[in-house]
Amino acid sequence: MTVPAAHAVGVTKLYGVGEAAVAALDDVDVALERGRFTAIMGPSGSGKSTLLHVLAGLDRPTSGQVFLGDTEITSLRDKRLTELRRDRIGFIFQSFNLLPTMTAAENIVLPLRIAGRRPDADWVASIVDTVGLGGRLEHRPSQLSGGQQQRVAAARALASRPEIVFADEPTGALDSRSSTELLRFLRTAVDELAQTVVMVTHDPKAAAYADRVLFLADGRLADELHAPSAEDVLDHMKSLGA
Ligand SMILES: Nc1ncnc2c1ncn2[C@@H]1O[C@H](COP(=O)(O)OP(=O)(O)OP(=O)(O)O)[C@@H](O)[C@H]1O
Repeated sequence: MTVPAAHAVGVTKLYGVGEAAVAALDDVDVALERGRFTAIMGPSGSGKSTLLHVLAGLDRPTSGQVFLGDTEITSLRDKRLTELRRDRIGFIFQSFNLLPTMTAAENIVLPLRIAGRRPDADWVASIVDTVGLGGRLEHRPSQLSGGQQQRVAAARALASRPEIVFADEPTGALDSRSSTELLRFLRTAVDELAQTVVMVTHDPKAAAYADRVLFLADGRLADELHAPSAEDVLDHMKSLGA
């Protein structure tokens, strides 16, 4: 059996102590296969962001284990975890988090430069080509639309050819046309560039771009759908009381 890009075993995350404790995640087991696009959905407060953060090594579970490939990341010291995130994981956030003083091109390769790695020029060129930023690479973020800025952020997430890309509500701040462009890019990154993408979203239309949609309810994995339509996702959300 091939090793999943990431997996969680018996992961629980508690916030607070004693009677006031909230289980944001309650004994979750999940495996994220390589070369697939997975969406995580669920009602507000169901644990989506917590699951993404724990899988991505941005947050530690209270108990259970998280693996990136073969590496058990829950027991890593902070410094190693920071290096692992930098070297092996790509991130896309709702707010684009670009550096305003740098051009799009400089933003895209910045994490690689910080890591002291030389960008693979052919790979970066193929990403820039796929994301459709050709004429705007010398622009600064303030000279770009929100959709263009998020595509720069997506290109940055993929520039290091990460083992997995985690996207936390990447279309949350975008209009519907820009959302579609970003989602098409993520879909192409999976289909043509063999990338692995995991995305938290509230939007059934966004989730319908994924191969697999996981539904969380009260910190547990409630269900999943494979290659669903937006209507399927919406129906499922309603059945979960979202
Ligand atoms: N830092 C924190 N301290 C205390 N409780 C927290 C913290 N972060 C999350 N929680 C709680 O954990 C539960 C899950 O939160 P989480 O943000 O993962 O849900 P979500 O599904 O991403 O929600 P939303 O869709 O509203 O973003 C919620 O009950 C939330 O209030």
